[in-house]
Amino acid sequence: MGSGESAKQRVIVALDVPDKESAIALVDRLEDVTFFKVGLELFTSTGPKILEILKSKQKRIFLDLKFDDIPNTVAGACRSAARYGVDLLTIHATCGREALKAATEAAHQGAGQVGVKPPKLIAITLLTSISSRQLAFDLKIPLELPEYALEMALMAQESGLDGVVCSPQEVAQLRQTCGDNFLLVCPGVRPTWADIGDQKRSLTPFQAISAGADYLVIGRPITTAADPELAWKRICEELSAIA
Ligand SMILES: O=C(O)c1cc(=O)[nH]c(=O)n1[C@@H]1O[C@H](COP(=O)(O)O)[C@@H](O)[C@H]1O
Repeated sequence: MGSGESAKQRVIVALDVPDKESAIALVDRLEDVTFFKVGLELFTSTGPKILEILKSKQKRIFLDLKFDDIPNTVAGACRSAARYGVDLLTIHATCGREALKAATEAAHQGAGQVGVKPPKLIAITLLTSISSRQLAFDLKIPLELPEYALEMALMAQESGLDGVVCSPQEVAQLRQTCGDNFLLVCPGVRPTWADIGDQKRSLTPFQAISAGADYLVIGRPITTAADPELAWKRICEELSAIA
């Protein structure tokens, strides 16, 4: 996965929409997109039905449910989610080492039980909507933000996860420390022409891939654009200089 693929295969479009019909309309409009993310909003609305629909259209799936619970519970959730045969699955690094290990084992078990490929399990290091100031003052974490993100990534790597979700601003440091075989997935990506919204640690698509991201997750700059296909094409053009 990742760097061997063409630029446009490395952009995952976040389907943050309220229902199945809106999701299908976007998927059908964005016919060149190969990889979609189903997150909390859409999955809570549709359940696994949307995953079957995406599979029937030969799309790759990032199931972003951001599990965050005690080891037994996240393991159970990962075992169940892995049976869907998705490509990527998320858990929060803040679950801790024991939970991350249990989740990894359970994801393999779940996939094995139904004979599908296990998902790449990736941990959220620190949400891209959190600033250094919020980390210090709201979350009371007494570390510099890049150091905190790195610690979360190292814990995920030591626990056997396949990679992490990180902001583009930390991806170069994580790539250097975690090596080429650790999957680095970056949301919080903004082309210069798009609104930043609630994202706090952003870079452009070109900058994020150049810094070492395997995949970019991009939602609103495409999905809420007046012309989503055009927005997608502009992002692909920006990236075409790289791959
Ligand atoms: O796990 C994620 O995908 C994720 C982690 C994170 O730290 N920040 C983040 O924005 N995301 C997701 O990435 C997508 C970003 O969407 P836009 O901000 O609309 O491009 C959303 O679906 C978020 O849920």
